[in-house]
Amino acid sequence: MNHLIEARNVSLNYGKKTALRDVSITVPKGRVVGLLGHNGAGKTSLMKALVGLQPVQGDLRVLGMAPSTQRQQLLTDLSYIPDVAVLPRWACVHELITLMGRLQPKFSAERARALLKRTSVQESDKIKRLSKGMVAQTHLALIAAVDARLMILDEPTLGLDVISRKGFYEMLIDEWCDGERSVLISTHQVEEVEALLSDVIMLDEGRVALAISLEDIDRRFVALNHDPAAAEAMAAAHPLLRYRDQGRTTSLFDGTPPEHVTSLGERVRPSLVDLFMALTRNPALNQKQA
Ligand SMILES: Nc1ncnc2c1ncn2[C@@H]1O[C@H](COP(=O)(O)OP(=O)(O)OP(=O)(O)O)[C@@H](O)[C@H]1O
Repeated sequence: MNHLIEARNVSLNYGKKTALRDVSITVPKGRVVGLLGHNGAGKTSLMKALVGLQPVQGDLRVLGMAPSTQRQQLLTDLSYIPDVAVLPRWACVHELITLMGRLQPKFSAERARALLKRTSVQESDKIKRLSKGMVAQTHLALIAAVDARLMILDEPTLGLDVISRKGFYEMLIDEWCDGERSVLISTHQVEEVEALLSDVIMLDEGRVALAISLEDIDRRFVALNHDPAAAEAMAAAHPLLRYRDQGRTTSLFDGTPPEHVTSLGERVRPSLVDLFMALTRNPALNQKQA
């Protein structure tokens, strides 16, 4: 098996509503993959399909297995945090450690305790008395204590403040990512996760708008920062997007523009946010324009 996730022409419908259309992606081992998309783009649907909670059309393999028919087997090697808080509010942290030990053969209670030491959560704490950030860290400590190969996180830091989000991602990267395991994270906080990611998948209305490594972004996309005087020549070369950046304009191209255009600007690194804006449609804006 070459890839931890392999999807070929995967589509998912809820009745007449199409949530995923012909999605083809691969995730090799040792990657930190961001799944980006506007509200309703299909991120949760894709993650549910990957963990076998939604049947799909097309060819989908996760850790070499078919998620919908081999779910139990798959879940011994795959960890998943869904987009809704699911830790039981009545339980104490140490009860959850015991429970996880019974449910998940690859769970290490010792490791969970070590991970919790990174946080301010005590084993005697009841979930209902923890802040949202502490619940998220507890959840991650429990999940990261499973010796799995793939972790799927659906908006894991939703509702957390910036310090809690930072703590969450630090624990994930320091304690779980080891160059062999991969993690797929959906988020709207594009700027914040950019430095963590090795790859990005952008969904737009159920379709893959871009699936690329961060290194390949630099190779493929060219952003030129230029004076207003160069605007006309830039526009004639059909950039994907033009945006204002520190008082100047940047034109973003898919591929290298012609030499006479390249020489009019200074090459800068396009941010993920810029690419995201260029390649995905914002439903709110579309409605306004319609
Ligand atoms: N159970 C469902 N029944 C019918 N339609 C659904 C269901 N779940 C999701 N959808 C629709 O499928 C599309 C994709 O939804 P999904 O939740 O996967 O998007 P998302 O990218 O995770 O959005 P968000 O960022 O808002 O969480 C949306 O149009 C949504 O309305």
